[in-house]
Amino acid sequence: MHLLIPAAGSGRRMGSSRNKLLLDLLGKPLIAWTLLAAEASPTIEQIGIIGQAEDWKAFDAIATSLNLSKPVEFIQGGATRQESVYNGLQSLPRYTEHVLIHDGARCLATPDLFDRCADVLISCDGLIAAIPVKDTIKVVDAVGVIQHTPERSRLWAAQTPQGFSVPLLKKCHDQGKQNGWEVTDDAALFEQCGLAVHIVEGEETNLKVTTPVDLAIAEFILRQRLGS
Ligand SMILES: Nc1ccn([C@@H]2O[C@H](COP(=O)(O)OP(=O)(O)OP(=O)(O)O)[C@@H](O)[C@H]2O)c(=O)n1
Ligand SMILES: C[C@](O)(CO)[C@H](O)COP(=O)(O)O
Repeated sequence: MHLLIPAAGSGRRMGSSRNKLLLDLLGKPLIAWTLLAAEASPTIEQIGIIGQAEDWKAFDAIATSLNLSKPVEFIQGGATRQESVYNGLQSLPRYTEHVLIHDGARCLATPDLFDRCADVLISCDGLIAAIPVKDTIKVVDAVGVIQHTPERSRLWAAQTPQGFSVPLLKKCHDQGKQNGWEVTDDAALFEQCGLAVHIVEGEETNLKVTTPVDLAIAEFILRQRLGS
């Protein structure tokens, strides 16, 4: 199974002056933890890191220092996550059937989650890891007044990995480009094209490191995991 790792962001919400995936998390750059999980997942065979050219040298040094046994390729990132994944899809070998896409910023995903997603992808065209929402969610209008409260039992928080049939996802990305759709994940393109996306139970600890608080929580989770 091919794994594409979008890693070309800027870390604006982290308030970081450089790509947040290069920030230190318990003695390693954040993206190193993502790569170690991919390395430990028996179903992942090839890894594509989608990054900005200015970060390639640093990513290459990290991948080398981890002694990864799996081939790693670097792919030029785009201005948005959507563009970065588009570029990643173009880089896949011609007849690749399925792909898993996993945010570099979700550095606590376990190898087991990759494997469970890869297993389910054998029998469907689209899936995402997701967890049931714990909060009560409000839909609010432009002036801050609540419009309605969706039924929580039907709400799931999207995570990655997200997995797809490559030919279908490429078509959805093309359609998204043509129609100017702007989305924050690949499942949204699949949905807008009327294709089914299945849920795979994700992990509460599989947070996306977005803000400084997330970084502190990630460190806490990792310490617990490593017993340090
Ligand atoms: N042009 C972009 C933007 C984001 N990403 C990647 O998509 C994932 C999720 O994005 P996010 O957490 O929003 O990362 P940033 O864009 O770095 O953060 P921010 O939005 O706060 O700037 C990250 O692994 C990020 O590197 C990407 O590959 N290409
Ligand atoms: C793909 C994603 O991680 C699912 O939660 C998310 O949509 C990425 O986009 P964001 O804008 O960085 O939240």
